[in-house]
Amino acid sequence: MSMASMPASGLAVIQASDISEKNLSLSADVVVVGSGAGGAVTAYELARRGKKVIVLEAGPYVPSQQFTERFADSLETLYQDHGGQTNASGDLLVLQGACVGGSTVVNGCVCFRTPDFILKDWQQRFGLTDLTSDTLAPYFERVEKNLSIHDNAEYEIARHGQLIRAGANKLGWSVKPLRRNIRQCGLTGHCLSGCKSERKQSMLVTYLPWAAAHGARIYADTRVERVTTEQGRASGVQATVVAHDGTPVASMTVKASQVVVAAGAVQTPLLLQKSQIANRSGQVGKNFACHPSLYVPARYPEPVHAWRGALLGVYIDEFLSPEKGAFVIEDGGSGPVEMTMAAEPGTGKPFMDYMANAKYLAGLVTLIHDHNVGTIHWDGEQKKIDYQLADADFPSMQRALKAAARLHLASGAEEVYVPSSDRRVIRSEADIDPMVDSLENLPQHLRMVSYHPQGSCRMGSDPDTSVVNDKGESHDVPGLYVADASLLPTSIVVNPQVTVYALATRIAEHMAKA
Ligand SMILES: Cc1cc2nc3c(=O)[nH]c(=O)nc-3n(C[C@H](O)[C@H](O)[C@H](O)COP(=O)(O)OP(=O)(O)OC[C@H]3O[C@@H](n4cnc5c(N)ncnc54)[C@H](O)[C@@H]3O)c2cc1C
Repeated sequence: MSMASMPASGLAVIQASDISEKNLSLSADVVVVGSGAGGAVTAYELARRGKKVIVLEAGPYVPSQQFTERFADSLETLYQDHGGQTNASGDLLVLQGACVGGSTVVNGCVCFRTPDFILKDWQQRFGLTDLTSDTLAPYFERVEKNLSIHDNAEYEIARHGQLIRAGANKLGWSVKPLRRNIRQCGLTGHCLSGCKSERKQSMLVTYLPWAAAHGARIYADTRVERVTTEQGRASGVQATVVAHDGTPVASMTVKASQVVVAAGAVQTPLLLQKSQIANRSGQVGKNFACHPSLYVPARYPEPVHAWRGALLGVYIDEFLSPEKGAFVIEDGGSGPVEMTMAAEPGTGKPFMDYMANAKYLAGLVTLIHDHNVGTIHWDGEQKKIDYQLADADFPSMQRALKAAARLHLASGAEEVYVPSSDRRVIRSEADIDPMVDSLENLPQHLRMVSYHPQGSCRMGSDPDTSVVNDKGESHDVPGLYVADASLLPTSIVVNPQVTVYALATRIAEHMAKA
């Protein structure tokens, strides 16, 4: 094997093209599966404490210079299943990054601490009494500092955000600038295609290079197939290195007494199921939630140019608390491709009319506190995401949709497009209730996107009802840790990356002492 030499710029990553041997046998103190939010943070926090760390990432290494700022291309190169991952009934697109840096490379940069009411619920229902706003504060502070997380300055609030803020003020709804992990935002709006100028503080340009500087070795194109155990303890992983044309290049075995699975909330349970471990509770792959979100576009009388300026500017926290509905609305910039994915523009003339208005469109993103009703499992050799919006969550979806429509109208919109399979256009306050109340919770009726898969290996204090403890360690297999979004026992309403970073920081701290 020719080890990748330190490149002139970018990250030292060993890729399939660097490997000439058929069988690789490696060893480390810790092997980390996945290089996204959870994996990268764990890798750095352990490497800086002197641990020998190997990170294995199934996706490719795409240096920032190669990002195209064309969303359709980015879906192809940076996303899981080339952007085509859906639930079993095909009405929910489940977006995840699948590249070195994981979803953090393609995410929208929005940062929230875990809401206090969520942590209180976890304390009461899952025995996670050590996870309070106070005890987690040092971890939040650490990642906020490391990732330059700050309130959007005025120049980071694009035209669409300004319109929405004015509408919220008119309605008397609480509206705030979003917080983002970005330095000197270039206002290109291409966050979901990766940040070419490396201003987004994704794992690709922060924790991964920092981990590498502390000696961590990062392998791209390397899919972990199985976690291995010896005498009941985690002992390493087996993986396959796959070339970009899909040809297997090498088998890899890594021996390590600590294994961190951070492959994201879809792949982590699949890997544990394939390995047939850590499932005494029967909960691996269960309790999947995903913040099924709607992108609600509306047409304004003046040009908005929703693709100009920072992607996300402000949010409405009026309804965040459970008593008020537990949902949030964020103003979302959008390029032409996202606009076609969002609402039902029809085909032929209706499509042309809709897109001819593109510069007049602005969008809102709704996030709800969905119940953990999904299951991730293997169907033969195929993964299956069984997730239907629960009837119990449908009213929440309707409330969020109504609020988004009301907000658009208050902000001056002339037409609000309901993202449903039959074309519904709201033109006045009087249209809102009848149009939204007559929606039904049927498969294929709403166009939903999940940016936030969560909860498929939930943590808790009870080994009978949870997969790992509050330190991410498996109740069944010592030395096996989960450190990604699959830990979250419930959905958290707000965007989850900071929760994952903070939990991973805490898990690494405990691992270093174990
Ligand atoms: C388009 C988009 C926008 C988003 N916007 C925001 C936002 O604005 N704010 C926010 O807070 N959150 C946002 N998120 C969500 C956030 O990025 C995720 O919650 C977070 O990154 C989850 O971290 P993770 O470690 O669980 O998984 P990921 O970051 O997804 O990392 C998992 C990694 O594991 C790799 N992997 C999978 N299987 C294997 C295997 N078998 N072997 C080796 N590697 C494997 C994957 O390829 C992937 O790179 C967004 C997500 C997307 C997709």
